[in-house]
Amino acid sequence: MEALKLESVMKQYGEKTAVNGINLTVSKGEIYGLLGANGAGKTTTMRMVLGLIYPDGGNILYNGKPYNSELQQIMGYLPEERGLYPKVKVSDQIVYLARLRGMSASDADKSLRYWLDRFEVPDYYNKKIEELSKGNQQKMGFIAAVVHKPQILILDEAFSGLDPVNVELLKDTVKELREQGTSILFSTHRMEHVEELCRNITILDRSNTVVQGDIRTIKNGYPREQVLLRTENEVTGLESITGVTAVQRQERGYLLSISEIGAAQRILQQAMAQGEVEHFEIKEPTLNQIFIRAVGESHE
Ligand SMILES: Nc1ncnc2c1ncn2[C@@H]1O[C@H](COP(=O)(O)OP(=O)(O)OP(=O)(O)O)[C@@H](O)[C@H]1O
Repeated sequence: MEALKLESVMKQYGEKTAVNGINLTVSKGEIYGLLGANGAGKTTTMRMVLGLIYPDGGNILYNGKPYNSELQQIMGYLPEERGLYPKVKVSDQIVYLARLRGMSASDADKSLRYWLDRFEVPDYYNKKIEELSKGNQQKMGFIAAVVHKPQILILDEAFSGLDPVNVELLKDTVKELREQGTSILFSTHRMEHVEELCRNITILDRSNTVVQGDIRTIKNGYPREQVLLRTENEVTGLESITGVTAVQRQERGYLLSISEIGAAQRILQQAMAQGEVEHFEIKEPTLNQIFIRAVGESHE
């Protein structure tokens, strides 16, 4: 089922096109990665989905229907910049936001307490936002986005400013929400988070879609250009194998760049002729490499 569908959505700021005809579909219970260089149009896209700004063209459909103000109750948003008031108590602020989104005061309070316990910070209930560290403010922003149990959740750089333990905690939470059927539009510059969480992605560059689809298929469309060879012994002559363009010595072996896939077998043969090979792998491109290549190429 399509929880969220964008069809040729456009946004102009004067002469400047911020989003140029984006199409994408987020299914129920899916985390969808919206990626792009700075200024590519991610936040603008998210703000249009939230109904905070209006598209200049195209359609946005929520469970198959166009926007109406009641949708605010089923949407949650963690903005990139902190959205909470520094001087207001966590409980007052988050309960208020949940009530705006249609929850009763007692349900809102119960939900807030659940999340504070979940994040092991029940004592933040009575704290002002400004009394918390940057990372903990981010966690309170996350709670504000999910307290009312939204069906559609928009996360803009949700893990920024968090230490590795808290990143894991929030990642697990996001996965749980997906399992419960929440549809999540997820923006980040951290490609390893995308690899772990998302099945489908769109990469934007200067308002245009430059890569789109499921990560597996996207990766299969790129050539495999690196070979990892683990061996205890020295292997000579790797540089002169046809198709090998670079050889990097590593702690326990070599990382080789190749210009054609046939070079991989020649590397393996060469290594095995000289000793034992512990591990041999033709590496698929990382999302980071794909991102850099896609965004880089579209700048040329
Ligand atoms: N209110 C506005 N008025 C004029 N131009 C704007 C406005 N908001 C965004 N833009 C422009 O639209 C383009 C897209 O911006 P947007 O904030 O959506 O990018 P982004 O992909 O979220 O970037 P980042 O990764 O840096 O957060 C940028 O060129 C930006 O300068």
